[in-house]
This record gives sequence, C-alpha cells and structure tokens, in this order.
Amino acid sequence: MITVEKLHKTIKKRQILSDVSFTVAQGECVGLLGPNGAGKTTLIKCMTGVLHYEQGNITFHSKPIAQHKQDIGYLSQHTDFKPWMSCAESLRFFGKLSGLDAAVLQEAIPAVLEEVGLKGKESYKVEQLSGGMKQRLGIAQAILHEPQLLILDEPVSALDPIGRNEVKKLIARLKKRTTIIISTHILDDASEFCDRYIVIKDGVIAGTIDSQLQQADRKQILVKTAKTPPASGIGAGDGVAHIERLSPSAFLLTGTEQLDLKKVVNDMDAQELDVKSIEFYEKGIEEIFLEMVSDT
Ligand SMILES: Nc1ncnc2c1ncn2[C@@H]1O[C@H](COP(=O)(O)OP(=O)(O)OP(=O)(O)O)[C@@H](O)[C@H]1O
Repeated sequence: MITVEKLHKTIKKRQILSDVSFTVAQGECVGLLGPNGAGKTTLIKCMTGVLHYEQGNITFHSKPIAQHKQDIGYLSQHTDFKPWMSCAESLRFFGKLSGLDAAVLQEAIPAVLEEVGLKGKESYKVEQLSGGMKQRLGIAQAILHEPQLLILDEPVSALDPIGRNEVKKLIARLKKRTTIIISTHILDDASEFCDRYIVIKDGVIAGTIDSQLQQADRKQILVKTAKTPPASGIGAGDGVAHIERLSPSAFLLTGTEQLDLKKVVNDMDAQELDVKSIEFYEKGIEEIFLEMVSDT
C-alpha cells in the first residue's frame, strides 16, 4: 500500500536518511522505532509531504504519495492547537485548512470527538485539556477526513500513564479500520498494537521485527549442569535452534516455535548431565530492539 524506495534526505548538507526502503501493507499497524536522532520524524515528514526529499520514491497504491495527501492522516510530534480555541473550533480550523467543507465538518466533528472519547467536550478550550485529551484531539484532527493511512509521530511519549492508556486504547480501536504507522520510544506500549516494527538507526534501516515470527527467537533457556558436559556441548534436540556455552557447565538455549521444555529436560536426563537448574526466559521487544541498534 505504501512503498518507500531508496529514499535519501539531506538537511543542511548532512545526510539524514540513506537508502531507506520498506513497504507497509493495507491493514498493518507498523511501529517505527529508533534511538533519538535516528531520522524517524524526518522520514515521517517525507512520507506526509511536509519535507521534500532529493532521491527515491514514496508511493501510495503505486501512485506518488503527493497525489494522495487526502488519504493520509498525520499527527505530528508537537500538536499546533491554539490554547484559546475550543475542541470543536480547533477541528473546524484544521478541517478547513485541509479542504473539508463546512457541511462535512458539521457532521464529522461530533462523530470524530465521540470516536476519540471527547464527546461532550466540544466547547472545552484546548488549555483545559489534559495531555491525554489533547493528544486524542490531535488524533481526532488526523482522522477527521477518514484517511486510509494514519501516521502518528510519538503519540504517547510525552504522556503520563493515564494519558498513555487513553491514547493506546484509541489506537487499538483505530487499528481495526485504518493502516497505521506509529513512531514511538515506548516499546512495551507499541507491542500492544503493532504487528511489526521497522527499526531505523543513523538514518538507515537496521532491520524489521515481526511480532509473531520473532516469538521463536525470544524463547531462551539457561541450563546449569552439575557435571561438565563434553566440549561438543549438550546436544539438546528438537525445538532448540541454537546453543551458546556460557561457561563449562552453563548453556543458553534459544528455542524455535516447536520448543518443548519438557522434551529438552528429558533429552538432558538421557545424556545424564545432572541438570542443576533451568531458567526459562523470553526476550522482550525492547531487548531485541536494543540488540539491533547497539554498536557492539
Ligand atoms: N531542520 C533541521 N536542521 C538540522 N538538523 C536537523 C533538522 N531536522 C532534523 N535534523 C537532524 O536530523 C537527525 C534526525 O532527526 P529526527 O528528528 O528525524 O530524528 P528522530 O528519530 O525523530 O529523533 P527523536 O526520537 O529524538 O524525535 C537529527 O540528527 C537531527 O538533529
């Protein structure tokens, strides 16, 4: 649905994005992850047409993205609402700027405020809103024209746990009907709704993490044995993808999807390894992400 191909972007003669390519399919909810300064906002601004880029292509349903601005909803990192305007006035203002006519806005504004949980708050001034409410108003503005693709830049990072929870619930609801690309630092939150992650580091795609497939690599077992097994290792069978010897009698086993802990223990018993302890452990998205972006 959206394809980014060999994108290069320089700002003030500095290369910010290099050879960035990826696709996001219709209906996916994709997390854009990366350390501070990795280039996430720059990439999002290129995708939403806010920034010009020198090289590469960004297409939406195979056509240049510039022809599809009306199909994209965008929540920028810092929303630009005026504190003295009410929620309804703010949406009317931004709706008109994006070309929606008054009659459409008349119907769309109450509906969208209800959708984001701000029903009854039409006349509240922006300055009266909590951080979470303000962010939900930002999302209301982004979905006002019913876009097919929603791009959210750090929608939860600046919020307290209550605000984060409100916005997360809203994203989980929107995910059912809209393709979403979401840039975030809060990986545990993202794992609640993202199907997949694109990791960017120093302006280059460092890799992708599939929340389903990656499950396989997440399962690890730390096994300590009383006896020191031979140098060839412990040779555990089915369901074990990789064995790392941490010390003469300590092993880190990485499981596959078929990993059966009972079978692993039985195999070790059969080898008379005198297993002293087994610790089962599952890597989180944050750990996988840190491995991808670490310099060592
Ligand atoms: N207008 C600008 N002028 C100079 N440098 C810029 C400008 N905009 C972005 N940069 C630089 O580009 C790099 C990428 O910035 P960007 O904001 O895209 O990163 P990010 O991954 O979104 O970071 P963060 O997570 O901190 O928001 C940074 O080194 C930043 O300093």
